[in-house]
Amino acid sequence: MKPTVAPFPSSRLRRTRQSSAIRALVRSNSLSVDDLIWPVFVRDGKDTEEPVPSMPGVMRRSVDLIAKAAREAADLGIPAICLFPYTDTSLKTEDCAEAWNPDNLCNRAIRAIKDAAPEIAVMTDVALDPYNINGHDGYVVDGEIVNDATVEALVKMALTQAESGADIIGPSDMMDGRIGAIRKALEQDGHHNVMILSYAAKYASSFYGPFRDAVGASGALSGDKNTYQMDPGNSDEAMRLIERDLAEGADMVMVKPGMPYLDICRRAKETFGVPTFAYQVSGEYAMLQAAAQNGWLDGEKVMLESLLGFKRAGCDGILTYFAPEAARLLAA
Ligand SMILES: NCc1[nH]cc(CCC(=O)O)c1CC(=O)O
Repeated sequence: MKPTVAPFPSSRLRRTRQSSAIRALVRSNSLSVDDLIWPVFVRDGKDTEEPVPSMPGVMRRSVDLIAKAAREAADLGIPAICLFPYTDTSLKTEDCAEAWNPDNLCNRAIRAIKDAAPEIAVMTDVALDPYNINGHDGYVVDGEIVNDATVEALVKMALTQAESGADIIGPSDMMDGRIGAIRKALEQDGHHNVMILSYAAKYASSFYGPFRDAVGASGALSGDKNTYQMDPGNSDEAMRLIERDLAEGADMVMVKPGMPYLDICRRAKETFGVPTFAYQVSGEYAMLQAAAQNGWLDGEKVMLESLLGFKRAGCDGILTYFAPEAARLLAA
């Protein structure tokens, strides 16, 4: 669409910016609590929480406190919460068997949240990195991250999450064929309504650093994730990945990270028109918080502005560590 602009002074584009009421009237995009998914970190213990040093304001919480946090999030109107386990090193192995233990941290947290806050949707992460002795999302055989054997493990992992009550399965591993394999297994086991939000366009990004600290994977990770996560220079490839994941049965798709990849969000939404999400990742959160803590930026304002940017780029929602704070500000 080509904008029509009458010659000055017939057209004065400042007319529609003259007051807060008029600006509200003509505003095209807005942010609401309905747009938020809150990622949280789960640890073992009881009544225990500890701060994540590289993510000021973010906690690792024991299962009982995760349930309490989910209750608070539901009361704020946040529609979904996403679980990431901080797994004890003693449970990390080469075969990653803890990933499909029905009583692992993530699965216990799903059940506790379903008890405490049945109305909030629970999303899970499907990837082997929290359970892998070498920190990779897939099995490593002779230095190679092997695809097909990893997919079999991911299917087992996704099934125990669905059995524990997860509403949305979030494969973040970037293996080929995992969406189709997980969808088939979910259907076979009667989980017809379990949704898949595919991390379809996930880039090999340096913005994940603080997250890897938060889940205790930084020390374990050997090498990089460049043979499975996407090259940051590519855009057409993101469209192929999204199309492929939709064809395999994904209900919703994600672009990750968020702020440096808004062009991909816009292109994905325009190309496919499906529910599209962005993940404002740990490094994006950390940089905004760090600048705010130094007094260099107005923390609340840049938070809301950054989240609105995702809506303008075409996203239906955002995974953000700011979710509870944003929800409180939006309600005020
Ligand atoms: N499967 C791992 C996973 N799931 C979500 C994130 C990153 C989230 C963030 O940085 O906030 C990562 C990190 C990675 O791929 O190394």
